[in-house]
Amino acid sequence: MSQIAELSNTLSELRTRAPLVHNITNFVVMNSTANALLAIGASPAMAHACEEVEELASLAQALVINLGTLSPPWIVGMRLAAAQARSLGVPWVLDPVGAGATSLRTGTARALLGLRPTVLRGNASEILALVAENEATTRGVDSTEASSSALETAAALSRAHGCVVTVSGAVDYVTDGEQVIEVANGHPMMTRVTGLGCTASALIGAFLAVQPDPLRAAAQAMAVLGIAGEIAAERSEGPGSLQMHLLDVLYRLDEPALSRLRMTSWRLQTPG
Ligand SMILES: Nc1ncnc2c1ncn2[C@@H]1O[C@H](COP(=O)(O)OP(=O)(O)OP(=O)(O)O)[C@@H](O)[C@H]1O
Ligand SMILES: Cc1ncsc1CCO
Ligand SMILES: [Mg+2]
Repeated sequence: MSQIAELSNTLSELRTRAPLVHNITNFVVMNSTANALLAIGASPAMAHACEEVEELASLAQALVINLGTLSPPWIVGMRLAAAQARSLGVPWVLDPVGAGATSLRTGTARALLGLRPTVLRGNASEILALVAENEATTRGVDSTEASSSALETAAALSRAHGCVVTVSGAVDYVTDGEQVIEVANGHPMMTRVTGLGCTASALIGAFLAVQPDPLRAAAQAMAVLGIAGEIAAERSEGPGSLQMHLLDVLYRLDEPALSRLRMTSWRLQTPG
């Protein structure tokens, strides 16, 4: 089956099953992420109270944990939810927002990585910070590095933690430590809207709920966001209308739109 047909099938499955995606995410993107999940056909729930996250994680078909506006009480809930998801076999995504900018973020991201996310997704600076000795690699929440510079680190993290790792940027790389899927869709204007990386992570959650292969699920989610961002940017005068058009395009995404897919895959030379 062609990559476009596979993507189209996963998308139909998502729209039919409308999976519940539990998000512990940040105040900046709670609204835009919930709307993106609804537009693509999933059912979002945003909840972070320690008293309910385990219950919700067990009802959900996927969990997304995002460190965007981190504070200590939330970390307790994140750990409970991640452990519950892991023990019930619910796929979960870690978005280490701002790892490398502060020690709270880097330390929390590393600790959550130990709870074995199904997919880790960050920009290059964040992914590099998860293994860097020198922690000051991230400028706030935006990357200072091209995604390709973090590919080797992503593959090493993937092998060390048994998770799929996605590095986003102008080109997105998705790896399980052996294979790499590269997605070249997207538009530079997307960096001028806050939280489209967070949206990417949430969409990965939705795709994991219906696509059992996490490498494919993550790559397909990145492709959908990149394609939708591209089409939306072409219709927009700037970031304000991009945000609005993105939701409309995600909602209407069809086969002609999916034919913009720019996905290639290859095998890494693994050490040893
Ligand atoms: N220079 C670019 N050209 C084309 N597309 C891009 C570019 N930069 C980012 N994108 C698109 O935006 C998506 C979000 O990735 P990005 O790396 O900007 O996330 P992020 O830094 O985590 O963002 P945030 O923290 O604001 O959520 C990418 O998957 C890609 O589709
Ligand atoms: C701008 C910003 N600050 C904390 S989270 C967030 C959203 C993008 O990651
Ligand atoms: Mg981010």
